[in-house]
Amino acid sequence: MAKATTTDYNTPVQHLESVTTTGPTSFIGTVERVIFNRGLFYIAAVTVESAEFEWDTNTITVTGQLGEIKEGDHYEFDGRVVDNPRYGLQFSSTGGHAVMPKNAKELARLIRGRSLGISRPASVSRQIFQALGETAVKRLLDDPSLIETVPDLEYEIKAALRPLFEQLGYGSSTVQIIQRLKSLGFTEWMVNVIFDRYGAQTLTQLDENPYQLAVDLQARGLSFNQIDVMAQNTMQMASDDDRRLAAALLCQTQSLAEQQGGSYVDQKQVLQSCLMGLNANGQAVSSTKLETVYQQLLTKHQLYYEADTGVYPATLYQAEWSIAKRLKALVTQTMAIDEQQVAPILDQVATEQAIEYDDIQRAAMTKALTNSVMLLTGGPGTGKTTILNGIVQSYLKLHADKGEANIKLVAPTGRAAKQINGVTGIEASTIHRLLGLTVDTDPEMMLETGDLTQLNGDLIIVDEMSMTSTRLFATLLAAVGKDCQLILVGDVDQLPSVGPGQVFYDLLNDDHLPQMRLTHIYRQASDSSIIPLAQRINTGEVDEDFFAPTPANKYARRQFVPAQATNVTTMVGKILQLYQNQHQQQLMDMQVLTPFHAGPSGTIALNQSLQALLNPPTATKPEWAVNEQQVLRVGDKVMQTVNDADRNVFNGDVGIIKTLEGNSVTNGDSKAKFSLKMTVDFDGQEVEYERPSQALALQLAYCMTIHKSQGSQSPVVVIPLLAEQFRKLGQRDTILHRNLLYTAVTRTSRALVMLGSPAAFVACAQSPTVYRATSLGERLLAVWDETNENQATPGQAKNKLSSETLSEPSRLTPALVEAQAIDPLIGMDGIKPGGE
Ligand SMILES: Nc1ncnc2c1ncn2[C@@H]1O[C@H](COP(=O)(O)OP(=O)(O)OP(=O)(O)O)[C@@H](O)[C@H]1O
Repeated sequence: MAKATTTDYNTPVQHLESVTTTGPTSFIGTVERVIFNRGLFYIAAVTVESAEFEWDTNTITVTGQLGEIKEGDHYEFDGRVVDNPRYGLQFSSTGGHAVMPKNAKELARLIRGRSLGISRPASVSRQIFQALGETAVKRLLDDPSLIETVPDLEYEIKAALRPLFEQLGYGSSTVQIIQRLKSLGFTEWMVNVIFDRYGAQTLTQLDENPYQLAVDLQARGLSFNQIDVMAQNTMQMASDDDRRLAAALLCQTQSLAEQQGGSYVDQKQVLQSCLMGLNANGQAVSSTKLETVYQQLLTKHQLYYEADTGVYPATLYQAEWSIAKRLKALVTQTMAIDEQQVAPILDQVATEQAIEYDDIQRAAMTKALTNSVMLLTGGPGTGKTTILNGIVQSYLKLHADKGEANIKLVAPTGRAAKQINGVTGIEASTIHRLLGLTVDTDPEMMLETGDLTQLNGDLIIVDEMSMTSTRLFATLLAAVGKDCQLILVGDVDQLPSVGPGQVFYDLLNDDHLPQMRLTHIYRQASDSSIIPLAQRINTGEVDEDFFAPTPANKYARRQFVPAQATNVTTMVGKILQLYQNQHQQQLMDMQVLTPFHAGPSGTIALNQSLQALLNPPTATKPEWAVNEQQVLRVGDKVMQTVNDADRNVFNGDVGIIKTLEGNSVTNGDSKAKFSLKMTVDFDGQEVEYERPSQALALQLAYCMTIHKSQGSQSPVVVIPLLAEQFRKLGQRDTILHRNLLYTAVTRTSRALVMLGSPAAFVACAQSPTVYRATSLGERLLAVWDETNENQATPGQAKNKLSSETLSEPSRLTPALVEAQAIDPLIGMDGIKPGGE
């Protein structure tokens, strides 16, 4: 073997021509250095000792899901030599296992390599083999406590060796787990998820009840059907096995609750849909058998049923109860600060902030500072953020001894957290981050294991509270100590959380919880017509005239342009181009919002057409074909779709691709390989993407769904809504309700263009918000009733924003817009690009 030393593992090595890629093969070597590790995946430099293929250097870079490997240990790796376009020839491993010492000499080498502080490894190894025989190592791996039986070994040596054998045994079992899961058809990613959940117990769990994997890991993307196919075909489980039926019921209840957004679902629907699914391939599970298993689940409290509501997944049932109980515990604590102390502080803060708070705003701030729990809601521009800041500044003065560290500002999204940080100057984070939940951490697991970061004596302010789901709020409250103060801020008329629940709405309906609704609108400049529009949408008091085509100057900040499915994409494009060319609006300041991903005005179609129009390909502009549907190129507006706290970029953050380098290579196995480096500018913060897998978190963002836009604003918002979306989908079961439109129109901070069919806008605004099937209101009532204090029923009617008559609209035709004869650029007078 020729010597060619290289320690820079990032620089490709020049190999002899005869060294090429191989088919399945293996080699034995010692791990010299772990270059990268995440979960079970490793990249390691390994010294080659004996190989079944020709290799010409001392070391080889091994990549793959290897279980746990240790520098200095001896392994046999299976896999193949591949030509990585960036790093050259490497060993892509399908698995590896530690080569265990077969004699005293090899054991001594292992002990020496581990730096255990054992001064005589050779004689210790000999003693072990003498005492335990030829199979000493195997026996010790099976039962590390056998080390205690080796005579004449000092206590310290035994204490150092026992964990070594425990860890070696664990390492080899990890390899077995990976191999077994792969043989059952799980992808590498699923192997990681499963191992992450069960660790060393994976195979035991799999053999005891494979269906439990679907129950536990449904939220992380493992479906009942995936497990069912494997269990029925590979593990030959009977189709009417109780474990199969139980998992089907648990998974189906959970997924119906997720789809419908409530905390309970209809019992009949659960049972019928389960039966259909269980018998989909000709199986013959009887309804009687299914009902028996269902009863067992109720008895074991894995599901709950209430006659006047329905079936609850246990997590949601328990989460609602736990929210009610913990809030009661918080509310009943006595506060050290009273109104007399607060009044002069508010005056001081008002002077410092140069603002005259109105009576309701002052009352809201006083309530927040003198109560342990306080809920603050209000429509756009009513001063929620201003009051939130006023509360923070007043709290700092009232509690000068505690300081900023005592205030925890949080929001359900990273983007919303950044915004409150900007206003208050105090660090803000996502709720997940505050609690120490990582992206992949299951909040329920954290509740079970008690791993949550505990909060004591803190002031916790949650902004954008309407986006917080039942489970996340229950998790937050589980971490909040009884001596904490909690302030929840949001606009209750916006869309509820993506996950099940409508926590903020339910809490505001409980009169026991101190709360305030801000109604006076401050942002309503004399020329603004967006807030009155939002108010009218909120009450449903709109008709077609209200959305009829309007001339440029009718309303200062909003405009309606008719469009149909056939021309909607062209029209949206032209409107953005007008804003871009005539008012120098940047891509970042214009946002198209739509209800759906699919269809002629869905995000997919619009993003493709807007990219072609606003950032077309050129010979010199680098681009990356992510897949057949999506190309990313320099200059594109993109959105991050996963949270990455380490790099301070969060799901929903929007930016512009600044640089993109890399090359596309087609390898022998005909799969395109790609090396990639990309920089995205997120509002002045540049984030690097160094691998295709990282960049897969990016999506085009010229257009996004209204749901995704929650918690952010843009100077120019364009909303297409077509009549076809109603005819096809039917009004009742869709998401096209007034809170969707209300959320969309309130995303603009300057100008709004609605386009499509007036009838569609009217239908949406007139479709009352469908409240979710939750029981949090009843749970709160029950916990208050328990002490017979102030019995109360949850209020049914929400406070309504006062409405305002809107003036008659008149005409703006597509032809005029297309001919650029009329400027639809409302709200741009005297405005420089980039903001207010
Ligand atoms: N008492 C007040 N006097 C004068 N201006 C005020 C007052 N309260 C709020 N404002 C102003 O009104 C505008 C809107 O306030 P703010 O941004 O706090 O409202 P918001 O409810 O958070 O709105 P949104 O939900 O749309 O973000 C801001 O420019 C703010 O400075």
